[in-house]
Amino acid sequence: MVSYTAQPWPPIETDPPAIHEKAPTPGTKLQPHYTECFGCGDEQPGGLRMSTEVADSYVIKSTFDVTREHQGAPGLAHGGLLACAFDEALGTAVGQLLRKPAVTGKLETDFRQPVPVGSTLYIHVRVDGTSGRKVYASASGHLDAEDGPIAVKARALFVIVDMEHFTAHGDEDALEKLRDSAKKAAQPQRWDINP
Ligand SMILES: CCCCC/C=C\C/C=C\C/C=C\C/C=C\CCCC(=O)SCCNC(=O)CCNC(=O)[C@H](O)C(C)(C)COP(=O)(O)OP(=O)(O)OC[C@H]1O[C@@H](n2cnc3c(N)ncnc32)[C@H](O)[C@@H]1OP(=O)(O)O
Repeated sequence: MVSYTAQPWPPIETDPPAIHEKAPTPGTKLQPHYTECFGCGDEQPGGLRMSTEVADSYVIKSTFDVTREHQGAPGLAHGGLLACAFDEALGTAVGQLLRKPAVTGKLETDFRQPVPVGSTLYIHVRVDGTSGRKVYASASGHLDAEDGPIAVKARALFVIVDMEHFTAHGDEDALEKLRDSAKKAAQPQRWDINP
């Protein structure tokens, strides 16, 4: 029998995640964290356009509608795009619940069933624990229903960074555009840099 999860998870001793006092509460439907994000942005042509809400017990639930644009084989989702969808869902959970900027350090996926074009993946994420700047989170992707069969599982390490990570490595024009739109926006919290 294949062992999918040979390593214990989290792989080291961790503290329970400290949910931020301003974290969105259960029932909240989240806005894209960045409108040009490939995962959740509504201004990114060809993006995954995932949507996310906070469920009970701080489980974060994202949905991903699989279309022909996401194919790897005829009528089947590309594994790399599925990994992207999980990166987005996991990162959103970490960022929204801890309200600290974090980047993916490691992302591990188990593809257990093919994911057909036309299906919806219901991705449930938990932030499992933290150790210093390291944050461990895991997710399961259910096919076509909240309680559908698990097609994909993922586990990830995120590393908390300071804002300089984005300003030092990002594109200055894109950052300027973001600052401008944040100033004009009715809901400036769409990219909150004051966790
Ligand atoms: C900004 C908003 C703030 C407010 C928040 C509020 C709302 C936000 C809402 C939503 C959230 C937003 C977005 C979420 C959506 C999508 C998420 C997508 C995320 C991504 O898609 S993001 C792109 C891909 N990502 C990268 O582009 C990272 C490139 N990379 C680096 O930038 C560095 O590599 C870095 C920073 C990772 C570490 O560098 P560093 O110098 O800062 O720190 P260092 O190396 O010391 O690592 C520290 C400790 O992590 C351990 N560690 C590190 N990496 C490891 C690995 N791979 N395996 C095992 N352990 C590892 C070390 O072993 C050490 O452990 P120890 O402390 O025990 O020694």
